[in-house]
Amino acid sequence: MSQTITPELRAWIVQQAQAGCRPEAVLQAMLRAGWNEDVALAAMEQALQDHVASLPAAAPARATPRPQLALREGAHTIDAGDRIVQVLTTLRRPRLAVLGNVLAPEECDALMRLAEPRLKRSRTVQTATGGEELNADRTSDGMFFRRGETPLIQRIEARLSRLVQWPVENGEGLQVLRYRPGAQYKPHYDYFDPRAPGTPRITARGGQRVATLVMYLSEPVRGGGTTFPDVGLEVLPQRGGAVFFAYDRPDPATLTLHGGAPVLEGEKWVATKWLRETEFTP
Ligand SMILES: O=C(O)CCC(=O)C(=O)O
Ligand SMILES: [Fe+2]
Repeated sequence: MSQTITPELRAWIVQQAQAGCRPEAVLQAMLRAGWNEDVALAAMEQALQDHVASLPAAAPARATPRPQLALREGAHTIDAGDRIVQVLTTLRRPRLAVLGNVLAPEECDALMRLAEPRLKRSRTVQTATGGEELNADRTSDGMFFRRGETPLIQRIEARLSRLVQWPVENGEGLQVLRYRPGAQYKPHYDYFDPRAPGTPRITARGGQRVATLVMYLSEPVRGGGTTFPDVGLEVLPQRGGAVFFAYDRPDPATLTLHGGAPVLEGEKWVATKWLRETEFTP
């Protein structure tokens, strides 16, 4: 008997596949119905290939959204809701911007005053263990506010959310750091090392860090810049200003290695906002 592959047979094969039948099961059913194995296989291949070709093309892959300055083309300022933020410098690699007027002087003072009684020698999240440990590379004193802890914090968080177009819920609580003379934060990445054993425990809440905003609350007399060694950049602290940088993946290729250079004279205070991929629940 000559066995021709009819449109009905092709439709039946596609139906079986759509119903979740495995190819081997479809082939077995065709063999039982008297089809020759070569013809059955050719029919399946042809039917399924034609079917796939007839499907609408997959939507083009869209880049995962990431925190990004709400900067209209050519604009020098960003309306962050309750404040006009100045954009002083931008860089493409690393993806970075130096900003002015993020915080009012009174807000800087209030943050330092609220933070001071709670400062402790800084701890760093340890990806080796997923816990927090004292770190010789980081000799500042620090503390964390809870997200939305006070009306002032709420106001600042809402502003930052508009500034970088990222939900308040995806932010960690604001961290305040004080560097006295000699204190520094050696160059590091803010994302969690994907190969470290403790990282899954850390990223279980909120995913990876994807961007950082370091706001300067006070200017040291000398030293204390934020350095980006990969590109030889040093951002000098300006009270109320900030440096924003984003990393779309946890990879040194983002060129986001950075550190707080040693303070030589005076005190440097910063407030850091780390942004996560998804909602962060402490
Ligand atoms: O103090 C600085 O300039 C940098 C702070 C920093 O890297 C951080 O808080 O992650
Ligand atoms: Fe950092």
